[in-house]
Amino acid sequence: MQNIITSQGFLALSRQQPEMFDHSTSFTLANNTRVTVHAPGIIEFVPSHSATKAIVLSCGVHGNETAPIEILDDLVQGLLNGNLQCQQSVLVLFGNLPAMDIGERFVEENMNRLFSGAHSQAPGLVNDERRRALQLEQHIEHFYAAQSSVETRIHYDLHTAIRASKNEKFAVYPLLHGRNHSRSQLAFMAACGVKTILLSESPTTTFSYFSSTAFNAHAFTVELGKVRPFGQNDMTRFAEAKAALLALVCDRDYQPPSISLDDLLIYRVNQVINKQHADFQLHFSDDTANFTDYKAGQVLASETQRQYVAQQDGEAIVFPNASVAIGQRALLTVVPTTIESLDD
Ligand SMILES: O=C(O)CCC(=O)N[C@@H](CCC(=O)O)C(=O)O
Ligand SMILES: [Zn+2]
Repeated sequence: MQNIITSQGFLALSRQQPEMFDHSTSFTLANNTRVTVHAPGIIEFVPSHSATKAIVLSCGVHGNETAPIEILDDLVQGLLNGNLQCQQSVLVLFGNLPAMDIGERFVEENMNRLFSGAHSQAPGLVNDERRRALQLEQHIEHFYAAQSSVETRIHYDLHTAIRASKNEKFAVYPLLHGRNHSRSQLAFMAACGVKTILLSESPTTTFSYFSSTAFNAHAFTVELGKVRPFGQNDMTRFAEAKAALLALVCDRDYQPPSISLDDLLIYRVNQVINKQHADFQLHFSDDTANFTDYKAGQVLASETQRQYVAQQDGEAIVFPNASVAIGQRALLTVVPTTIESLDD
């Protein structure tokens, strides 16, 4: 099994012959790393010595966000063939394999709205994305439980955005419910080239919010660039992020260069605008970039009997998408802010 996976590629086999991984299988590499393939697209690496970090790296929760998939595919292959050696425990999750195959965000349902139990909220409604969200949750739970002696739990859920962004790389910091924001995590984001941070102020059903809330993990949704088909990413734009992730996994004690908060652009989410009617429309063009800002009173979107306006000067748009399902988030607005409380 080890030889086939190493030669043919874990992600390629997961997509082409998922039945090969219907049952969990483990093996030990020449460098003593223990590898467990839990399921298609779900693989774990545990070093022989005790790790200080339990790191979950996920990608492809949206099947057409290919650059993070290519980054983690390379990382997994490097760990499997021994070119890289992990010093920390790592669980790598390739989220939505069928959506990757059709080059779409999802097949039936947006998986990144199905966590924290949302996968089971509509009784009777079962589909591949709901089953997979539950499976991903369960594997994270088992991984963190098995790595109970580590000091730090981490989950970076890697994405790319549908639109271009004025600030190309940015991360969503889920609501922490009173826990402090972490300076060392922000420094790690900066090392990845992610210097724009959005502070979410409400509970959500995203993957990063799940790990943050259920396991007190340092968790982020990380937007590394713009959606492009497999093979069409300019990987030089991801070099910093890839190098920082590799150092995090392969160094015994990776410390990102320290930062001043002045190096970062911090926004807080001001409005979460959910689509209520089929006629929801945005009042700016399809090529308007994320972080384009507006003056107070400017209409950003409208639908039956309702207009959504910028509430303050400088309010900027993020993730606009009029095609989402009714009830789902169609637009975020963000405003500049500062971080008051940092814990390290
Ligand atoms: O560009 C877009 O419109 C969407 C990019 C994307 O998938 N973003 C995530 C953000 C999740 C979060 O808010 O933490 C998503 O919409 O699921
Ligand atoms: Zn995404």
